[in-house]
Amino acid sequence: MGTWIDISQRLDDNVAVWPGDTPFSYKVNWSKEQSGSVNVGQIKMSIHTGTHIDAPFHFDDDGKRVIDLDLDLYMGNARVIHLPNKTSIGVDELSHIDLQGVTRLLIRTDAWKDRSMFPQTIPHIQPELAAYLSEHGVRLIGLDLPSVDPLDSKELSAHHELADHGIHILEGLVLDGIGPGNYELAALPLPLVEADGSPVRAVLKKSP
Ligand SMILES: Nc1ccccc1C(=O)C[C@H](N)C(=O)O
Ligand SMILES: [Zn+2]
Ligand SMILES: [Zn+2]
Repeated sequence: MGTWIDISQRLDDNVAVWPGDTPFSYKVNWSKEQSGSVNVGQIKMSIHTGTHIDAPFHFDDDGKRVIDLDLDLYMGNARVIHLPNKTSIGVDELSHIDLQGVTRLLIRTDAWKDRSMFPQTIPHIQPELAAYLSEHGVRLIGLDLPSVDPLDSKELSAHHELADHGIHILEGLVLDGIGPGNYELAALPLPLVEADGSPVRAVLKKSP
């Protein structure tokens, strides 16, 4: 036991929220005393808080909703790579890495140091990387960052290019202390029918 490593952000009042977005809250909405039998909780949060996946509908009005996403994307073999101290991540930054057989690529940047505060700047994904990754068979990209685009981006070019190349997005991972290598990943979205994304509990297990 204990072989699965939690790579998810904890969800409580301290979780960092995109500036201006819905604060996270959990409360017991119907107490045991009131109901006579049980505590019944309620959560209120932005879908883009903590560890979550983006559905294409997040950035494309005609894009897929969460319920339409293939679950295989979010379970199976994953490669963790380290790319610290970068201002952006493109083909040059990945050229030394053999992506043979990698369908799920998780990038540890270590750029989001204090996770209780929303970062000021992040290394972004260069949109051109999408074509390169898809040529190598990558279908899911995951990052220890709140976005794949610069935080002030309105165009969201990396989000769009990734989606156009069939690559799905997992954001807000906690990859502190995770060594580079091959793992099994599970990060399943909730069966939200209309949603633009979903919180996930992301876990890794080292592959033999
Ligand atoms: N929550 C927001 C509120 C306003 C503007 C952007 C966001 C985002 O979440 C974008 C981010 N690239 C994301 O996919 O999670
Ligand atoms: Zn998001
Ligand atoms: Zn996003």
